[in-house]
Amino acid sequence: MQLNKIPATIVTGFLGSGKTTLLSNVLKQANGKRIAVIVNEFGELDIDADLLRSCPLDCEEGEEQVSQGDNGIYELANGCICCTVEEEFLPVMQQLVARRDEIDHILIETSGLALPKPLVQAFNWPEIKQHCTVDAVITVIDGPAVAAGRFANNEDQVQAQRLADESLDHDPSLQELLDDQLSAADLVIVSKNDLLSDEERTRVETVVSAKVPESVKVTYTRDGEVASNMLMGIDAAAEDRIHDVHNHHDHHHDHGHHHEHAHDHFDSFVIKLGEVDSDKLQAILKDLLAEYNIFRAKGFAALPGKPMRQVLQAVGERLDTHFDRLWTADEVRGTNLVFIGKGIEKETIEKALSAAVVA
Ligand SMILES: Nc1nc2c(ncn2[C@@H]2O[C@H](COP(=O)(O)OP(=O)(O)OP(=O)(O)O)[C@@H](O)[C@H]2O)c(=O)[nH]1
Repeated sequence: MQLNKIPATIVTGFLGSGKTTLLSNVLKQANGKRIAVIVNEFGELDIDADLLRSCPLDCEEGEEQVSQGDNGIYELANGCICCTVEEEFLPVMQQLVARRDEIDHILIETSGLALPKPLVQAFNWPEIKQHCTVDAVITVIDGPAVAAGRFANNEDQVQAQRLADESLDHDPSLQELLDDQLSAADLVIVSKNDLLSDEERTRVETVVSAKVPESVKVTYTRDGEVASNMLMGIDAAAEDRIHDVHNHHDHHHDHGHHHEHAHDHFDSFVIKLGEVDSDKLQAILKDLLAEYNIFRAKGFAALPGKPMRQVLQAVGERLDTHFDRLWTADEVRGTNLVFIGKGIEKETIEKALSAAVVA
């Protein structure tokens, strides 16, 4: 029976850790493998699905897999996947199962605040179990963020964090989230290897090895570059062991009352602006990232006279920008940014950013 099951890879990891980057690389290497993608985002904009669809500038001619995935990309936009398993995830899985002959593999990107366990458990529901298996849970962790102690669980790291980033207080809910995402891992990917010094890499190794069994492979990547056969075909059947995985958040589920999730503690909103001055916008954004507890900001900017749209990606205090594609004729040129953080207010952020709008 196992032979005919569709393998599904669950990619989990905190906000901005590099899940979308990883997926986009896997899709580029699809090589005829028919991959259906399920994307779940925290925040009201479907930025990830959009990025996965658009072919990057350096994309070679004939590299059609990503755009082919167009019809293969399913967005679960109505809340965090671990809470909406039944309403959102199950119906999509049923659609995929019905198209089973057209699908070789399913990739699931969970929201950065999602717990993987409830999702893996869903694969034990008879309707899903019959047709699908969890090939592996892949946990992506942000190398520099972990090295800086952002998910600290001991004094040393709290100290390291203070040195590295004064604006972020030690946050136990982030540590629990990292623990829970790592405890379900069949493979750990440490992203942003290019930004890690040897010393930081050692620090990350210490944190990870304390949280995952030795049998779990840990690999370091840059820009999501990893051979897709390392990610797919692991055949872990994670759903068979998920009951033994213990999580910080289990308590709340098992007792049936008050479901407390990481995302209950976060603020998220979307800012919509017209065309903006790129330099001004970036300068203001950097100030905001330094001043407020913003974990993640991302979206697209429309710049006057520029036929291409600009992608803005902020993780912690780091801001990356690039142009990804032309604005299409049927799109309204505008700037849309989603913010996720703690104790942040839409009005404040909006007011600050509006100074970058070009009249
Ligand atoms: N320098 C560097 N940047 C990276 C690497 N991987 C990802 N990034 C950048 O980190 C930012 C976040 O990457 P994403 O792939 O969007 O992260 P994500 O996990 O999908 O984020 P969420 O959607 O918030 O959950 C982007 O600006 C990426 O370009 C890496 O290996 N090195």
